[in-house]
Amino acid sequence: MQPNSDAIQRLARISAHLDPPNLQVRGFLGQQQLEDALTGMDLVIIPAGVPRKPGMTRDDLFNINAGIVKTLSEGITKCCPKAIVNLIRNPVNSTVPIAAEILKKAGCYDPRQLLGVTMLDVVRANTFVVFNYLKAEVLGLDPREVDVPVVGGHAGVTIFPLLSQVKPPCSFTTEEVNYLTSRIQNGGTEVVEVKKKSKKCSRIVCMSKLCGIADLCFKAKAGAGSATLSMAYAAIKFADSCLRGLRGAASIVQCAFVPSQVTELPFFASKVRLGRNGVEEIYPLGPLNENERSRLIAALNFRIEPDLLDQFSAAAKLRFLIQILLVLSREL
Ligand SMILES: NC(=O)C1=CN([C@@H]2O[C@H](COP(=O)(O)OP(=O)(O)OC[C@H]3O[C@@H](n4cnc5c(N)ncnc54)[C@H](O)[C@@H]3O)[C@@H](O)[C@H]2O)C=CC1
Ligand SMILES: O=C([O-])CC(=O)C(=O)O
Repeated sequence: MQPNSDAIQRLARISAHLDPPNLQVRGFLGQQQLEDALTGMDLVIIPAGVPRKPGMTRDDLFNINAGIVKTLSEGITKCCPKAIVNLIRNPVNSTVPIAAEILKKAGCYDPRQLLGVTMLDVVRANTFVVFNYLKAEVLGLDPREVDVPVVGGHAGVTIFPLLSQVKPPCSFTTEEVNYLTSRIQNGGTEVVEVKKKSKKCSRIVCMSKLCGIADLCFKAKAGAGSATLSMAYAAIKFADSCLRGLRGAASIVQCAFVPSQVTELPFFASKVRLGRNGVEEIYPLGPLNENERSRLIAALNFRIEPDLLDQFSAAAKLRFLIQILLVLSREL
Protein backbone atom coordinates (compact mmCIF):
# COMPACT_ATOMS: atom_id res chain seq x y z
CA MET A 1 0.00 0.00 0.00
CA GLN A 2 1.27 3.47 -0.81
CA PRO A 3 0.21 5.46 2.23
CA ASN A 4 -1.80 8.63 1.73
CA SER A 5 -1.64 11.50 4.16
CA ASP A 6 -4.68 10.19 6.13
CA ALA A 7 -3.00 6.82 6.60
CA ILE A 8 0.21 8.50 7.77
CA GLN A 9 -1.65 10.70 10.26
CA ARG A 10 -3.62 7.69 11.56
CA LEU A 11 -0.38 5.75 12.05
CA ALA A 12 1.16 8.72 13.84
CA ARG A 13 -1.87 8.98 16.17
CA ILE A 14 -1.76 5.27 17.00
CA SER A 15 2.01 5.39 17.57
CA ALA A 16 1.55 8.37 19.90
CA HIS A 17 0.21 5.89 22.49
CA LEU A 18 3.67 4.36 22.79
CA ASP A 19 5.71 5.08 25.87
CA PRO A 20 7.62 6.96 27.21
CA PRO A 21 4.98 9.68 27.55
CA ASN A 22 7.32 12.40 26.33
CA LEU A 23 7.76 10.56 23.04
CA GLN A 24 6.62 12.69 20.14
CA VAL A 25 5.29 11.00 17.04
CA ARG A 26 4.72 13.01 13.89
CA GLY A 27 3.81 11.86 10.42
CA PHE A 28 5.33 13.16 7.19
CA LEU A 29 4.52 12.25 3.64
CA GLY A 30 6.30 12.49 0.34
CA GLN A 31 9.24 14.38 -1.05
CA GLN A 32 7.76 17.76 -0.12
CA GLN A 33 7.88 16.87 3.60
CA LEU A 34 11.21 15.03 3.50
CA GLU A 35 13.18 17.97 4.82
CA ASP A 36 10.74 18.48 7.73
CA ALA A 37 11.04 14.78 8.56
CA LEU A 38 14.86 14.77 8.53
CA THR A 39 15.84 18.12 9.99
CA GLY A 40 17.63 17.79 13.32
CA MET A 41 17.59 13.99 13.43
CA ASP A 42 20.33 12.08 15.30
CA LEU A 43 19.30 8.72 13.89
CA VAL A 44 17.62 8.01 10.56
CA ILE A 45 16.21 4.53 9.94
CA ILE A 46 15.48 3.72 6.31
CA PRO A 47 13.09 0.81 5.81
CA ALA A 48 11.25 2.38 2.86
CA GLY A 49 11.55 0.37 -0.30
CA VAL A 50 10.11 -2.41 -2.33
CA PRO A 51 10.21 -5.93 -0.88
CA ARG A 52 10.96 -8.91 -3.08
CA LYS A 53 8.43 -11.35 -4.49
CA PRO A 54 8.84 -15.13 -4.74
CA GLY A 55 11.58 -16.06 -7.18
CA MET A 56 13.43 -12.75 -6.75
CA THR A 57 16.79 -12.33 -5.08
CA ARG A 58 17.51 -9.25 -3.01
CA ASP A 59 19.72 -8.02 -5.85
CA ASP A 60 16.65 -7.91 -8.12
CA LEU A 61 15.51 -4.94 -6.03
CA PHE A 62 18.61 -2.95 -6.87
CA ASN A 63 17.27 -0.79 -9.68
CA ILE A 64 14.05 0.15 -7.86
CA ASN A 65 15.48 0.68 -4.41
CA ALA A 66 18.69 2.45 -5.45
CA GLY A 67 16.69 5.52 -6.49
CA ILE A 68 14.97 5.71 -3.11
CA VAL A 69 18.34 5.51 -1.36
CA LYS A 70 19.59 8.34 -3.50
CA THR A 71 16.66 10.63 -2.63
CA LEU A 72 16.81 9.90 1.08
CA SER A 73 20.60 10.06 1.30
CA GLU A 74 20.59 13.44 -0.42
CA GLY A 75 17.95 14.58 2.10
CA ILE A 76 20.23 13.44 4.92
CA THR A 77 23.22 15.33 3.52
CA LYS A 78 21.13 18.46 3.47
CA CYS A 79 19.12 18.21 6.69
CA CYS A 80 21.01 16.04 9.17
CA PRO A 81 24.53 15.36 7.86
CA LYS A 82 25.72 14.20 11.30
CA ALA A 83 22.93 11.64 11.76
CA ILE A 84 23.59 7.95 12.20
CA VAL A 85 21.94 6.11 9.31
CA ASN A 86 20.43 2.63 9.70
CA LEU A 87 19.80 1.22 6.23
CA ILE A 88 17.33 -1.64 6.18
CA ARG A 89 16.21 -1.54 2.57
CA ASN A 90 17.50 -4.25 0.27
CA PRO A 91 19.83 -5.11 -1.25
CA VAL A 92 21.71 -3.98 1.86
CA ASN A 93 25.00 -5.18 0.31
CA SER A 94 24.59 -2.57 -2.45
CA THR A 95 22.44 0.17 -0.92
CA VAL A 96 25.01 0.88 1.79
CA PRO A 97 27.79 1.52 -0.80
CA ILE A 98 25.35 3.73 -2.74
CA ALA A 99 24.56 5.78 0.34
CA ALA A 100 28.30 6.05 1.07
CA GLU A 101 28.97 7.47 -2.40
CA ILE A 102 26.19 10.03 -2.10
CA LEU A 103 27.36 11.12 1.34
CA LYS A 104 30.95 11.35 0.03
CA LYS A 105 29.83 13.42 -2.93
CA ALA A 106 28.16 15.88 -0.55
CA GLY A 107 31.31 16.03 1.58
CA CYS A 108 29.62 14.68 4.70
CA TYR A 109 30.65 11.05 4.73
CA ASP A 110 31.62 9.66 8.10
CA PRO A 111 32.05 5.88 7.79
CA ARG A 112 31.26 5.52 11.49
CA GLN A 113 27.72 6.75 10.88
CA LEU A 114 26.56 4.49 8.06
CA LEU A 115 25.25 1.10 9.13
CA GLY A 116 23.48 -1.56 7.08
CA VAL A 117 21.04 -3.38 9.34
CA THR A 118 21.81 -7.12 9.48
CA MET A 119 20.27 -7.52 12.94
CA LEU A 120 17.55 -9.80 11.60
CA ASP A 121 20.21 -12.34 10.63
CA VAL A 122 21.45 -12.30 14.22
CA VAL A 123 17.91 -12.51 15.62
CA ARG A 124 17.21 -15.50 13.38
CA ALA A 125 20.54 -17.11 14.20
CA ASN A 126 19.94 -16.74 17.95
CA THR A 127 16.44 -18.18 17.62
CA PHE A 128 17.43 -21.11 15.43
CA VAL A 129 20.36 -21.99 17.68
CA VAL A 130 18.19 -21.80 20.80
CA PHE A 131 15.49 -23.98 19.27
CA ASN A 132 17.82 -26.31 17.49
CA TYR A 133 17.66 -29.59 19.34
CA LEU A 134 16.52 -27.66 22.42
CA LYS A 135 20.15 -27.09 23.30
CA ALA A 136 19.45 -24.09 25.47
CA GLU A 137 16.99 -26.02 27.61
CA VAL A 138 19.11 -29.13 27.79
CA LEU A 139 22.18 -27.16 28.76
CA GLY A 140 20.24 -24.98 31.20
CA LEU A 141 21.01 -21.80 29.26
CA ASP A 142 18.94 -18.66 29.36
CA PRO A 143 17.86 -18.23 25.71
CA ARG A 144 18.31 -14.46 26.09
CA GLU A 145 21.98 -15.01 26.77
CA VAL A 146 22.56 -16.82 23.47
CA ASP A 147 24.51 -14.70 21.03
CA VAL A 148 25.45 -15.83 17.53
CA PRO A 149 27.69 -13.43 15.61
CA VAL A 150 26.69 -13.17 11.95
CA VAL A 151 29.21 -11.45 9.68
CA GLY A 152 29.68 -10.88 5.94
CA GLY A 153 26.64 -9.37 4.28
CA HIS A 154 22.90 -9.65 3.99
CA ALA A 155 22.25 -11.98 1.06
CA GLY A 156 22.66 -15.71 0.52
CA VAL A 157 26.13 -17.06 1.24
CA THR A 158 27.34 -13.63 2.30
CA ILE A 159 25.26 -14.14 5.47
CA PHE A 160 27.91 -15.84 7.51
CA PRO A 161 27.07 -17.17 10.99
CA LEU A 162 30.11 -17.82 13.16
CA LEU A 163 28.77 -20.87 14.94
CA SER A 164 32.14 -21.62 16.52
CA GLN A 165 31.85 -18.32 18.40
CA VAL A 166 28.35 -18.78 19.85
CA LYS A 167 28.02 -17.52 23.39
CA PRO A 168 27.67 -19.30 25.74
CA PRO A 169 29.91 -21.83 23.97
CA CYS A 170 27.95 -24.65 22.26
CA SER A 171 29.26 -27.38 20.02
CA PHE A 172 27.48 -28.53 16.89
CA THR A 173 27.85 -31.58 14.69
CA THR A 174 28.68 -31.00 11.01
CA GLU A 175 25.04 -31.79 10.18
CA GLU A 176 23.83 -29.20 12.67
CA VAL A 177 26.25 -26.59 11.32
CA ASN A 178 25.05 -27.25 7.76
CA TYR A 179 21.41 -27.10 8.77
CA LEU A 180 21.78 -23.96 10.88
CA THR A 181 23.92 -22.14 8.31
CA SER A 182 21.46 -22.87 5.51
CA ARG A 183 18.47 -21.93 7.68
CA ILE A 184 20.07 -18.61 8.71
CA GLN A 185 21.18 -17.78 5.15
CA ASN A 186 17.74 -18.57 3.76
CA GLY A 187 15.63 -17.08 6.56
CA GLY A 188 14.46 -14.17 4.42
CA THR A 189 13.68 -16.40 1.45
CA GLU A 190 11.70 -18.73 3.71
CA VAL A 191 9.36 -15.87 4.45
CA VAL A 192 9.15 -14.54 0.91
CA GLU A 193 8.60 -17.78 -0.97
CA VAL A 194 5.36 -19.63 -1.42
CA LYS A 195 5.68 -22.91 0.43
CA LYS A 196 7.09 -25.67 -1.73
CA LYS A 197 7.05 -29.33 -0.91
CA SER A 198 10.69 -29.72 -1.70
CA LYS A 199 12.93 -32.24 0.01
CA LYS A 200 14.80 -29.42 1.70
CA CYS A 201 11.59 -27.91 3.11
CA SER A 202 10.36 -31.25 4.44
CA ARG A 203 13.69 -31.76 6.17
CA ILE A 204 13.55 -28.36 7.81
CA VAL A 205 9.89 -28.69 8.77
CA CYS A 206 10.66 -32.08 10.24
CA MET A 207 13.56 -30.65 12.24
CA SER A 208 11.39 -27.74 13.32
CA LYS A 209 8.80 -30.21 14.57
CA LEU A 210 11.48 -31.86 16.63
CA CYS A 211 11.99 -28.48 18.25
CA GLY A 212 8.29 -27.93 18.84
CA ILE A 213 7.97 -25.03 16.42
CA ALA A 214 6.32 -26.97 13.64
CA ASP A 215 6.21 -25.03 10.42
CA LEU A 216 6.08 -21.66 12.17
CA CYS A 217 8.41 -19.88 9.82
CA PHE A 218 7.15 -21.25 6.54
CA LYS A 219 4.84 -19.64 4.03
CA ALA A 220 4.78 -16.69 6.44
CA LYS A 221 4.10 -14.16 3.68
CA ALA A 222 3.55 -16.67 0.87
CA GLY A 223 4.13 -14.22 -1.93
CA ALA A 224 2.82 -11.12 -0.13
CA GLY A 225 6.19 -9.51 0.65
CA SER A 226 9.07 -10.06 3.02
CA ALA A 227 9.60 -10.22 6.79
CA THR A 228 7.84 -7.31 8.46
CA LEU A 229 7.21 -7.96 12.17
CA SER A 230 10.50 -9.78 12.79
CA MET A 231 12.22 -6.99 10.83
CA ALA A 232 10.46 -4.36 12.94
CA TYR A 233 11.68 -6.16 16.06
CA ALA A 234 15.23 -6.35 14.71
CA ALA A 235 15.13 -2.71 13.60
CA ILE A 236 14.01 -1.52 17.04
CA LYS A 237 16.61 -3.65 18.76
CA PHE A 238 19.34 -2.25 16.54
CA ALA A 239 18.14 1.36 16.67
CA ASP A 240 17.90 1.15 20.45
CA SER A 241 21.52 -0.01 20.57
CA CYS A 242 22.56 2.94 18.36
CA LEU A 243 20.66 5.36 20.61
CA ARG A 244 22.17 3.90 23.77
CA GLY A 245 25.59 4.27 22.14
CA LEU A 246 24.81 7.87 21.23
CA ARG A 247 23.87 8.54 24.87
CA GLY A 248 27.28 7.23 25.92
CA ALA A 249 26.40 3.77 27.23
CA ALA A 250 29.44 1.50 27.34
CA SER A 251 29.97 -1.88 25.67
CA ILE A 252 27.13 -1.77 23.17
CA VAL A 253 28.11 -4.40 20.63
CA GLN A 254 25.99 -5.50 17.66
CA CYS A 255 26.64 -6.87 14.19
CA ALA A 256 26.20 -4.45 11.27
CA PHE A 257 27.20 -4.09 7.62
CA VAL A 258 29.69 -1.24 7.65
CA PRO A 259 32.57 0.33 5.73
CA SER A 260 35.35 -2.00 6.75
CA GLN A 261 38.94 -3.10 6.57
CA VAL A 262 38.34 -6.47 8.19
CA THR A 263 38.60 -8.20 4.79
CA GLU A 264 39.58 -6.90 1.36
CA LEU A 265 35.94 -5.95 0.76
CA PRO A 266 35.18 -2.27 1.35
CA PHE A 267 31.96 -3.13 3.22
CA PHE A 268 31.52 -6.08 5.51
CA ALA A 269 29.23 -7.03 8.38
CA SER A 270 31.09 -7.47 11.64
CA LYS A 271 30.62 -7.09 15.33
CA VAL A 272 30.90 -3.39 16.05
CA ARG A 273 30.98 -1.34 19.23
CA LEU A 274 28.49 1.51 19.12
CA GLY A 275 29.11 4.81 20.84
CA ARG A 276 28.68 8.56 20.66
CA ASN A 277 29.97 8.71 17.09
CA GLY A 278 28.23 5.62 15.79
CA VAL A 279 30.66 2.79 15.09
CA GLU A 280 33.52 3.30 17.53
CA GLU A 281 35.26 -0.01 16.90
CA ILE A 282 35.02 -2.83 14.39
CA TYR A 283 36.03 -6.19 15.76
CA PRO A 284 38.14 -8.64 13.76
CA LEU A 285 36.58 -11.93 12.72
CA GLY A 286 38.17 -13.84 15.59
CA PRO A 287 39.29 -17.45 15.41
CA LEU A 288 37.57 -19.37 12.60
CA ASN A 289 37.43 -23.14 12.37
CA GLU A 290 38.28 -25.04 9.18
CA ASN A 291 34.66 -25.17 8.03
CA GLU A 292 34.19 -21.43 8.57
CA ARG A 293 37.42 -20.60 6.76
CA SER A 294 36.28 -22.45 3.63
CA ARG A 295 32.77 -20.97 3.82
CA LEU A 296 34.24 -17.49 4.20
CA ILE A 297 36.27 -17.99 1.04
CA ALA A 298 33.01 -18.92 -0.76
CA ALA A 299 31.36 -15.77 0.61
CA LEU A 300 34.28 -13.52 -0.34
CA ASN A 301 34.28 -14.99 -3.84
CA PHE A 302 30.58 -14.27 -4.19
CA ARG A 303 30.03 -12.78 -7.62
CA ILE A 304 27.09 -10.97 -9.16
CA GLU A 305 25.46 -12.75 -12.08
CA PRO A 306 26.18 -11.43 -15.61
CA ASP A 307 22.50 -10.47 -16.15
CA LEU A 308 22.69 -8.32 -13.06
CA LEU A 309 25.70 -6.57 -14.56
CA ASP A 310 23.49 -5.74 -17.58
CA GLN A 311 20.95 -4.16 -15.24
CA PHE A 312 23.73 -2.18 -13.64
CA SER A 313 24.91 -0.85 -16.99
CA ALA A 314 21.37 0.17 -17.93
CA ALA A 315 21.03 2.06 -14.70
CA ALA A 316 24.44 3.65 -15.20
CA LYS A 317 22.79 6.40 -17.26
CA LEU A 318 22.41 8.10 -13.96
CA ARG A 319 25.60 9.64 -12.72
CA PHE A 320 25.36 8.34 -9.19
CA LEU A 321 25.01 4.81 -10.44
CA ILE A 322 28.22 5.12 -12.41
CA GLN A 323 29.93 5.86 -9.13
CA ILE A 324 28.31 2.80 -7.63
CA LEU A 325 29.54 0.66 -10.49
CA LEU A 326 33.04 1.64 -9.53
CA VAL A 327 32.39 0.74 -5.93
CA LEU A 328 30.79 -2.55 -6.88
CA SER A 329 33.54 -3.47 -9.30
CA ARG A 330 36.03 -2.93 -6.50
CA GLU A 331 33.82 -4.88 -4.11
CA LEU A 332 33.09 -7.81 -6.38
N1 LIG B 1 17.66 -5.61 6.19
C1 LIG B 1 16.77 -6.55 6.45
O1 LIG B 1 17.03 -7.46 7.26
C2 LIG B 1 15.43 -6.53 5.83
C3 LIG B 1 15.18 -5.68 4.79
N2 LIG B 1 13.94 -5.62 4.24
C4 LIG B 1 13.78 -4.68 3.14
O2 LIG B 1 13.06 -3.55 3.62
C5 LIG B 1 12.38 -2.94 2.52
C6 LIG B 1 10.91 -2.75 2.89
O3 LIG B 1 10.28 -4.01 3.05
P1 LIG B 1 8.80 -4.11 3.64
O4 LIG B 1 8.69 -3.24 4.85
O5 LIG B 1 8.48 -5.54 3.76
O6 LIG B 1 7.99 -3.46 2.45
P2 LIG B 1 6.52 -2.78 2.50
O7 LIG B 1 6.05 -2.74 1.10
O8 LIG B 1 5.68 -3.45 3.54
O9 LIG B 1 6.83 -1.32 3.04
C7 LIG B 1 7.68 -0.49 2.31
C8 LIG B 1 7.27 0.94 2.58
O10 LIG B 1 8.14 1.75 1.80
C9 LIG B 1 7.35 2.80 1.27
N3 LIG B 1 7.97 3.31 0.05
C10 LIG B 1 7.98 2.74 -1.17
N4 LIG B 1 8.60 3.54 -2.06
C11 LIG B 1 8.98 4.65 -1.37
C12 LIG B 1 9.67 5.85 -1.73
N5 LIG B 1 10.04 6.07 -2.97
N6 LIG B 1 9.92 6.75 -0.77
C13 LIG B 1 9.52 6.53 0.50
N7 LIG B 1 8.84 5.43 0.89
C14 LIG B 1 8.59 4.50 -0.03
C15 LIG B 1 6.01 2.15 0.98
O11 LIG B 1 5.00 3.13 0.92
C16 LIG B 1 5.83 1.24 2.18
O12 LIG B 1 5.21 1.90 3.25
C17 LIG B 1 12.57 -3.89 1.34
O13 LIG B 1 13.61 -3.40 0.53
C18 LIG B 1 12.95 -5.19 1.99
O14 LIG B 1 13.69 -6.02 1.13
C19 LIG B 1 12.90 -6.36 4.71
C20 LIG B 1 13.10 -7.23 5.74
C21 LIG B 1 14.38 -7.45 6.34
O1 LIG C 1 14.55 -11.61 2.38
C1 LIG C 1 14.11 -10.48 2.13
O2 LIG C 1 13.81 -10.07 1.00
C2 LIG C 1 13.97 -9.55 3.29
C3 LIG C 1 15.15 -9.68 4.12
O3 LIG C 1 16.19 -9.14 3.84
C4 LIG C 1 15.11 -10.65 5.21
O4 LIG C 1 14.03 -11.10 5.64
O5 LIG C 1 16.19 -11.00 5.70
